[in-house]
Amino acid sequence: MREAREAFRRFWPLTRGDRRWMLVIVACVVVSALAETASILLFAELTDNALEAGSLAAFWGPAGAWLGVAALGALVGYLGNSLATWTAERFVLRLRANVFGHVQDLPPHFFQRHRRGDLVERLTGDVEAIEQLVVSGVVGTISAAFSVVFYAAAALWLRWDLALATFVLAPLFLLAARRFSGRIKQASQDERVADGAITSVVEESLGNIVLTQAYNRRRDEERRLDKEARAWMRASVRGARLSEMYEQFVEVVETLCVLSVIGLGVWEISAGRMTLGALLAFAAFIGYLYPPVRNLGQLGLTVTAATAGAERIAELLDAQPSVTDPDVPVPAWPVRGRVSLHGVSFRYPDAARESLRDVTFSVGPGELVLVTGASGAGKSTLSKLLTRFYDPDAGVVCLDGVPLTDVPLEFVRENTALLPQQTLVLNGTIRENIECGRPGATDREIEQAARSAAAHEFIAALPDGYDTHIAPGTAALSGGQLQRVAIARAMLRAAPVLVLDEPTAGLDSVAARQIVQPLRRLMSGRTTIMITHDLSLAPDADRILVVDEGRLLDAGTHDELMARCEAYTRLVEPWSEPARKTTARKPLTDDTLVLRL
Ligand SMILES: Nc1ncnc2c1ncn2[C@@H]1O[C@H](COP(=O)(O)OP(=O)(O)OP(=O)(O)O)[C@@H](O)[C@H]1O
Repeated sequence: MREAREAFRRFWPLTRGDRRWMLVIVACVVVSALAETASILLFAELTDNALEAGSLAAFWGPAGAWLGVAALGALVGYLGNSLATWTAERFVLRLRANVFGHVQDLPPHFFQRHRRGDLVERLTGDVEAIEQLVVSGVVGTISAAFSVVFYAAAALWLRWDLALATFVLAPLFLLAARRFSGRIKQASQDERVADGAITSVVEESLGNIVLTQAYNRRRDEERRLDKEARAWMRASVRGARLSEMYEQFVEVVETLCVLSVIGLGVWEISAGRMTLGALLAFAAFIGYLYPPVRNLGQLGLTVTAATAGAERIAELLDAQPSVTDPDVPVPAWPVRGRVSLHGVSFRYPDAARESLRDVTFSVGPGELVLVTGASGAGKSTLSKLLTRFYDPDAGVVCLDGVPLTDVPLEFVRENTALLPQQTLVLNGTIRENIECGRPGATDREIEQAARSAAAHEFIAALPDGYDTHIAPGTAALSGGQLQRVAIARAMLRAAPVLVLDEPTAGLDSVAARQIVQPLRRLMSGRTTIMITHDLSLAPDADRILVVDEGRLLDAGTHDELMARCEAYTRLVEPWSEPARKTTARKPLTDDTLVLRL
């Protein structure tokens, strides 16, 4: 119960704005319970005065009142239930937006360490479970408590001695709920984890369908799903069995209560101390009393199950973004594009060693700098620091001499366009995919960007042109075409600094050739830091940085490095033979560049 209290305290603030509606719902429930109490008393009156006496004259008055009370109860019940659903859904809406917003700010390593399916499950199933803890839980508890008080008071008022005799059994419900709650929570937790695992397996499997089919992995994937599905089935059946056991136990206790009431009633009537109407009303109150008592017990179980979901959401909310905006940011200025790093060291959270160590360099406005090095040297890590996905542990990264930590994150991202290794596609039209570079851009500007990116021709040739719908993983465009859409997006962004992470990786020579010219247009006039293994652009670069095991080994022009840096000559080797031949004969063209690829 301590966990439930903690979870409740954590999520209760999100009901702000809806609490008055929760009060209205409780008021509706109270009026409903009052209407129900009144109808039972009217029923007793009808039994004793109209039914037993066989008097029609005594019928009309209580019958009319009963009808009025029933109509009021129906209206209030409708209002209360509609309002309860609305309030509950609003809470879910708010909580999901809150958690989703938080998750969007989390650093890349968080997503590498959590399976996507599990995150999806947390943002869907678990979010809804918390609603049962906070909104339905509170409303349900207050309503049930009010109902118990009303019906118990009415039963006591009718016959306090009989009522007390039947109340003796009530603690049995609570005792049973207590006994079952721990095991139900465990089952519910296992079910949620298995739910997440199933979503993960399905998602990973569909995302990897080519690998699955090409390597005949179908049976392995099916086995993987089967394993998780069985875990889910076990947890689900265990949970359902426990709930059912509880339900049936409660049924038996209830029957015991009803029989006690009837037995006591028969005794009282035979002794002439009670009328039949009073006994029926009394039995009805006891009958009405048990569902809310049972609900209170059931609510305990629902709350414990919801706590399992709440703990999983709390874990998400406790994960911290790796970067935050400064309290007092430096005001925005027209960025020229000087990028500099001073003594930068960085270690990924929980990593054994540093991925960058004491790196210092500076890139002037409009310069093209290539960053190269062996696999795992720290090149992509550098791009993550330049675009402020992480802050360095030591040293500083500056834009126009101002530390990135002193400006709002949005300002950094507005002025630094990233063209990552994998082409990022949004679910939307090609137009929307390009426009996201600068929201609000006109159709003319979008087309202009596409022309500069050499994408206009193939887009215009599509049946729906710029309105062609594309989505991550399902786009009917080639890798090179998608890369050109991404270049058009970066063109539109018009950021003074450009960070390219292996822009030709994964493309064949023809596709790579098609993006060389657009890339050149994109880079012209912008500070460009290109991370690449492909050194065909090396002679064009103003400077090349050679990174090795997180350190900046050397920096210079292609010719300087060829003359003095052995590591660089080794990196250039794969390209050098055709390169020497072609540059000796004619100046660099797009085609020669790609031949060297
Ligand atoms: N999320 C992470 N957590 C821990 N270590 C990481 C993480 N990402 C990268 N690393 C480590 O940091 C080092 C540098 O990685 P990085 O991705 O920057 O290399 P790279 O030079 O870009 O390699 P490649 O050319 O293969 O893409 C590697 O040793 C890698 O194992």
